[in-house]
Amino acid sequence: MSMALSFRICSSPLICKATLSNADNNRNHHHANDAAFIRRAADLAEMSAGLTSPHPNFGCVIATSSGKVSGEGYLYAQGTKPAEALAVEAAGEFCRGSTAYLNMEPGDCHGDHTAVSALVQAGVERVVVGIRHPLQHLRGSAIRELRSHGIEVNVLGEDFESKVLEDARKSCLLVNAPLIHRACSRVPFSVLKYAMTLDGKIAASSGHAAWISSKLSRTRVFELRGRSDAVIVGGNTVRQDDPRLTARHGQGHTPTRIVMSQSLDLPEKANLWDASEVSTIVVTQRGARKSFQKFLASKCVEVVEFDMLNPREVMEYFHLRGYLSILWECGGTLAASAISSSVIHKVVAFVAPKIIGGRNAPSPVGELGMVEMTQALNLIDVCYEQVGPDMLVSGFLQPIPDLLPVIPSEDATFEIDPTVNPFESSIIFFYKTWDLYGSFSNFSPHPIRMPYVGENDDYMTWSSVEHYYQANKFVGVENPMALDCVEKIRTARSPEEAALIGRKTQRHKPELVRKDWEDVKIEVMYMALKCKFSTYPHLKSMLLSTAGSVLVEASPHDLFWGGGREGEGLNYLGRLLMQLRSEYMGESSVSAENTSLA
Ligand SMILES: NC(=O)C1=CN([C@@H]2O[C@H](COP(=O)(O)OP(=O)(O)OC[C@H]3O[C@@H](n4cnc5c(N)ncnc54)[C@H](OP(=O)(O)O)[C@@H]3O)[C@@H](O)[C@H]2O)C=CC1
Ligand SMILES: Nc1c(N[C@@H]2O[C@H](COP(=O)(O)O)[C@@H](O)[C@H]2O)[nH]c(=O)[nH]c1=O
Repeated sequence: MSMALSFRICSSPLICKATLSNADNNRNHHHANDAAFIRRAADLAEMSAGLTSPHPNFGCVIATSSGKVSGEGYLYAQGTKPAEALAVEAAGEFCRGSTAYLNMEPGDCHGDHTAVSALVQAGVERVVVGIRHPLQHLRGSAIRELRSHGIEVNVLGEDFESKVLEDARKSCLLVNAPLIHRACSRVPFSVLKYAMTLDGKIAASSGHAAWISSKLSRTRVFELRGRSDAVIVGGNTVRQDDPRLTARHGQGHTPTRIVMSQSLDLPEKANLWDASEVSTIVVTQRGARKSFQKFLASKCVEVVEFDMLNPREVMEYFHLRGYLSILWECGGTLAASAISSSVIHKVVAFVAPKIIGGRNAPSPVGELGMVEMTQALNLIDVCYEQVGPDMLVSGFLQPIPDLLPVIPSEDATFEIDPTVNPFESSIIFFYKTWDLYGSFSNFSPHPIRMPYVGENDDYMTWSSVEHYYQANKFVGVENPMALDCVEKIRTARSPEEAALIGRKTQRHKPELVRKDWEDVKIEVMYMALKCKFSTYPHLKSMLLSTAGSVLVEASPHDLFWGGGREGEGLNYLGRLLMQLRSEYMGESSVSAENTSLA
């Protein structure tokens, strides 16, 4: 069940301002202040949209008791300092007795408590939270911890309500809509974007479409791409437009490009096959044009086959791969199919003051099978904005789920069913870094200092276990290209990038892979894991806390390191972690024995 994000109107009857008591006036004043600061926290969080994925967007404002802002901060990118720590640093001594405003409850998925500790140690007196963390395993823990330190914590919509606060809470839901969707559904948050003429065409009847919207509007599209994990088009748009689908506004990240094509009847020469800067994934029907699949692979374009190629299956697949937000830039054929499959959540339409006409000129949404206007889909929370000469109309086809009633807090879950303990399980699955036990993933942002295997003196920092593991595939090979590859992996901006370089090079240039790789890879991984868990004591404690449980890396694709979709994988990563855990447990029992003997 989800609830439309319509504003809740205060149930009290109209009260003449003159009759408000002092207490009412005071409360209204506080609410207005709280609302303004929470909105500011949401605005700050918004500043890094697209950069923090897969982590949420966090903003924090510290205000003194007289209502002055003394410090602000936002999570700049995944793995950087939390917003709360930055705001506390900026506010300095003004933190004591202040109120901290957070658009969202901090999520402590790596067990290091940095955000909460920063607020506690700085002497913050009160914390106002826009929304609780949407992920069940993180929901409520930071709030509980803050309260346990005697800090007053108010959550909008739970502790107090008013129109102005509801408005502020809504801005917090909007800024992290993709993560909220992740918490509630099995598909990523999807935005359908198109540019159309005033007479409702997305191209001339010839198919020519460059350009309908103005340059300013197209720059806005680059920004939209920069906030998305992937941009998707249909085969026809590739054939017709030869798009690049890159974010070219000079900042932010560049999304993966996805092409949906049943026939794979696609041109050999296309901008999307240049995967040197951004990767492209083609999703297709199982068995389609094998020769073309080979050709794409030679261009480093990944091909994923589906038994049933339809938008829902494709979105469920990308959800599993960790994608949070998708921008659909397809034509009307695929757009209609996506809307019919209920995978589109928001529509962003640029309307240009131009008329092109043409009976056969395509329109933004193809056949939906509706026959009466009463069947039309109504957008909610519609916004209108002029962008240069164009009008930008956006709105939601499906409301952002309101987590208040949908996902009970952990406390509430216990109240409903005291026998339910979400943390009790004999199998612990981990996969994505933001999930519970996500720190067990090789992609977790925990740098390690390790030498190349076989060379003991040359220690260097690797941004993650994945960086180290992938680089080791090419270590010791006497070929300058192998050395170059190691360096590229070592300096890759993210574990995902490191994995991409490592896997692609292994596939396309097998001569660069060290001869003993298959024999040593488990040892390489074990050494890296040992280094990671020994470097970070809270990770070691987290690993020890899983004693008695089977650890499984829930990767649906990796059948060697992961457990596979239905347990068919060998789960070597889970096994190595369990081995490490028993090694640590052995150590602690030996040291306990020694202490008792002493
Ligand atoms: N102004 C704008 O904002 C935009 C304009 N355009 C214009 O639109 C025109 C292309 O529109 P259109 O033909 O609708 O192109 P689409 O981008 O919708 O591509 C349709 C193709 O998508 C593939 N597809 C795969 N699975 C499905 C599915 N389940 N349902 C539907 N399609 C699927 C098929 O490719 P295959 O045939 O390979 O199997 C199908 O032919 C061009 O003229 C282009 O310039 C396009 C995008 C945006
Ligand atoms: N024609 C049209 C759009 N078309 C979309 O943009 C894609 C081209 O992107 P790129 O190659 O990166 O510039 C194209 O394939 C289609 O998806 N978009 C707009 O904002 N306005 C326009 O007028």
